[in-house]
Amino acid sequence: MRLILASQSPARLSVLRAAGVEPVVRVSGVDEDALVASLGDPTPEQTVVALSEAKAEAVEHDDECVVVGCDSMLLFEGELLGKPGTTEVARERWRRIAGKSGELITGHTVLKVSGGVVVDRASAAESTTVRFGTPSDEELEAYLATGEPLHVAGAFTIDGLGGWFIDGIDGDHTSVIGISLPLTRKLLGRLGVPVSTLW
Ligand SMILES: Nc1nc2c(ncn2[C@H]2C[C@H](O)[C@@H](COP(=O)(O)OP(=O)(O)OP(=O)(O)O)O2)c(=O)[nH]1
Repeated sequence: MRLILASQSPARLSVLRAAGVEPVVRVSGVDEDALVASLGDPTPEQTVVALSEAKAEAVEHDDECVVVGCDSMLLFEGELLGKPGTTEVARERWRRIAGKSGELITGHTVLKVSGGVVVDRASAAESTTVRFGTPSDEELEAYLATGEPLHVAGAFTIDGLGGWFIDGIDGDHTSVIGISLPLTRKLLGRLGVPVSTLW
């Protein structure tokens, strides 16, 4: 069964490849800010699930395939945080999170396509507690200078340079990276697609 990954994320691609899947990558280009603004007053989980649904729906589907869309954000002190985008925002973000914990929430949507139409779908969010370390000012500036924290949800990675500053997690690490393998397996199972048909 062909899997279409509706994401430009190199992290999601690498998680799937390490798990034996060579997805077809199609970038959705969804305007995430506009979609979130249209949602009214959603919960954090509803927000990331809605974004994952929009991404999966937006990409071109093959006649017979499954499509996976994801969206990750950091829930910290009641605020849902995405990618910082700038060094200043990433620095401020780290000044807030250092030494504390947050929830990295990833929304997942899987579509089953047959005969060129979506015949079934399943969505869910996965939440993982992330315990942040306390980088020194010198370490933080050096990390910011790499650019990595600017382009990832929550301004950190657990499998990259950010790993030095993550004291631990409680939950699924693949979900933090960007796509939960166990949750995706369960969603595919609901659609009657064993993961073993993907590799
Ligand atoms: N390698 C790595 N990447 C992470 C980690 N935490 C978050 N990220 C990345 C995964 C996603 O690429 C990004 C979250 O942003 P989004 O969910 O909006 O996805 P993105 O805009 O990258 O691509 P997409 O919207 O799916 O086309 O942050 C981590 O611990 N490790």
